[in-house]
This record gives sequence, structure tokens and C-alpha cells, in this order.
Amino acid sequence: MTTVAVTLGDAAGIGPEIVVKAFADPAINPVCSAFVVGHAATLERAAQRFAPGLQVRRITHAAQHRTAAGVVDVLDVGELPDDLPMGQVSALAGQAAFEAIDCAIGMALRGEVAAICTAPIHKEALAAAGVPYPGHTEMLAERTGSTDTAMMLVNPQLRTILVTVHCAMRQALELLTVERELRIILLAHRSLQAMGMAQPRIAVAGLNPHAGEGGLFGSEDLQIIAPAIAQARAMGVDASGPHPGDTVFMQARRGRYDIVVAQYHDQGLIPIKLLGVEDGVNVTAGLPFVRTSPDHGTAFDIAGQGIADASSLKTALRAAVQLSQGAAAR
Ligand SMILES: NC(=O)C1=CN([C@@H]2O[C@H](COP(=O)(O)OP(=O)(O)OC[C@H]3O[C@@H](n4cnc5c(N)ncnc54)[C@H](O)[C@@H]3O)[C@@H](O)[C@H]2O)C=CC1
Ligand SMILES: NCC(=O)COP(=O)(O)O
Repeated sequence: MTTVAVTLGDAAGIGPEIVVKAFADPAINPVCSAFVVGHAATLERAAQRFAPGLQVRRITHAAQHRTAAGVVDVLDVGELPDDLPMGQVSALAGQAAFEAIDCAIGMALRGEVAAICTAPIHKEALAAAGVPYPGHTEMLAERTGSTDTAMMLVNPQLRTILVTVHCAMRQALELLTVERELRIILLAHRSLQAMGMAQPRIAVAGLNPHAGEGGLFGSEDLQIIAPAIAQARAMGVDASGPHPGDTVFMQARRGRYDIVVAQYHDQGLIPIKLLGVEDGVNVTAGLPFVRTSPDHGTAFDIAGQGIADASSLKTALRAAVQLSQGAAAR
């Protein structure tokens, strides 16, 4: 069975709560062999509060993990106080979250787990801890030595991959180049082929209103995005566009495209989240192993209240298993 390491996320957020809720779901155990990497005492407290009956068992290395109904194994990583305030940015929580992800990356690189599934982290907390990465995506890229990665979001109706991710809009504009566009189009092509699609249909969203309206509303669509699409097509990739960003997701949802290349974070994530955060999964494309995550964040506004929905984490866990098994079969 595919083994997945689940990182606990920011302990001041909903990560520990949704992790214990997911592991307490009897439907989750049969689909995968998963264990948690993170601060064990935090997980134990979360289990007592939000999943009574779920037994937490501490392990010291991945090979000790055994799947059992009603039990969650945890590899204890990180230091946290018993009285960590919930719903607040904390350098301690950022540091513990980082150490868990780092540990999980190491296990995946050594082949001890097939995939990692990450509960949400808070980016300000990471920064407060002095962690030099904005989020998981950048950390995974650098620590695995992968130069060609991107954030991909998937739900049952849409897929999107981002040309730019965690940066200011001004910087995103500066980052847009023909080379970067082409790299992401080709990564989308390879990633969907790895998911079993022989010739994925890739729609590239424009940057400006109406994809620049023939140059009336900005030059990037004509001068950067269109040449990259032409190069991709010349390489045999079924890429089209630039399509107006306000309608391309509607067309993809109707089945016309398999994936939309989005130019910036919110262009890609708003359509996915609007369709329902519970079904969305964040996948890092281009890594040597599978990484998935829920498509929501730490939800500090409801942390510790017991009302967090674990659906997206469960979807992400199932996706981690499916993607790993698909990759192993090819
Ligand atoms: N995979 C990850 O590590 C991700 C981390 N983040 C980070 O999370 C932090 C907070 O981000 P926000 O923009 O506030 O988005 P958020 O997703 O944490 O919260 C947005 C709204 O959705 C609600 N919500 C989110 N997840 C929920 C769940 N499972 N059940 C019930 N309600 C839920 C929250 O209560 C809030 O009202 C930021 O630092 C952000 O960068 C955001 C997305 C993904
Ligand atoms: N909005 C998604 C997000 O910010 C997640 O980032 P990452 O931590 O997966 O890189």
C-alpha cells in the first residue's frame, strides 16, 4: 500500500484538528497507509479534543509505521509549548511546521514514503521563524533540487497551473517571460501525461482584460504569452491561447480543456476555490515524488473551535495515493 507522510502544518491553525479528523474517518484508512510528521503532544491534544477515540502512537522512524483502524502514528518532530496561542502568528509554530516538512521531504527523497501530504502552514509564521521560503512549493523545489516545478490546483471540474505564485503583483508582471511561459506550458503537458493523458489540451489564460484586446490593453499577451504558445505548438504540444482570463475557466469546466495555465496566483485559485474548497487539491508539479495539500490555509479565524472541515485534506490524501500509484504504474 502507498505510504504517505502527512505533515501537521501550523499548530496555531486548523492543521492538527483536520489531521485527526481525517485519520478518525474509517473511510481513509483502507485507501492509504499514512502517518503524521509533527509535534506529537500537539497531535495528542488535538485527538483528545476533536477525535476522541483516535489513538495516537509515537514512532521513531518510518519503517515502524503500521496501519491500524482507529490509530494514527506520529513521528515526533519539533518543539512547541503546551500553551501555544491559537489563531496567532507564531515563530515557534512556523519553525515546528518547517521542521516537519523538512523531515518529510527527507523521507520522500530516501524512498521511505511514496508521497507527502501537507496540512496548511502560515507564511507569516514561517517568515517569523526565519525560514527562507514563502511556502511549501518553493521549499520543496529547492530542497529536492528541482528546477522545474509549479503549483497546480485540481478539483473534479478544473485543473490549473500557475506561471507565478507567491509574489507581489508588480513582481509577477516582471517575472513573465517567454521562457517562463513555455516552461510552465511544457510542465503542464508532462504532468498531465504522467496522469495518463496522451495529448492534454492546454489553455493558456491571458494576462490583461480580454487577453489584451489585440494590444489595446497591454502588450504582454501578444509579446510574451503568444510566442510561448507558438513555440509549444511547434514542439507538438496542444496549447492554445492566450484566452481571455474571465472566460477560459468556464470553457475548461465545460470540458474544452484539460488544464488552464494561469498567469498569477489569484487568477488560478479563485475559480478552484469558488467551486468548493472541500474538493480542491494543491499538487506540486515537477517534484521527484508526489506532494499534495488541501487548497485552503490555516484558517486562524476558526482555529481551536472544532468546526474546521477536513474534507479537502482527505481529498488531498486520496489524491496523494492515486498520483503515486499512477506514477508507479508508468
Ligand atoms: N497549503 C497551505 O499551506 C496553504 C497555506 N495558506 C496560508 O494560510 C494562511 C491563511 O490564509 P487565508 O488566506 O486566510 O485562507 P484560509 O484558507 O486559511 O481561510 C479563508 C477562509 O476559509 C475558511 N476555511 C479555510 N479552511 C477551512 C476549513 N477546512 N474548514 C472550514 N473553514 C475553512 C477560514 O475560516 C476563512 O474564513 C496564509 O498564511 C496563507 O498563505 C493558504 C493556502 C494554502
Ligand atoms: N494558495 C495556496 C498556497 O498558498 C499554498 O502554498 P504552498 O505552501 O503549497 O506553496
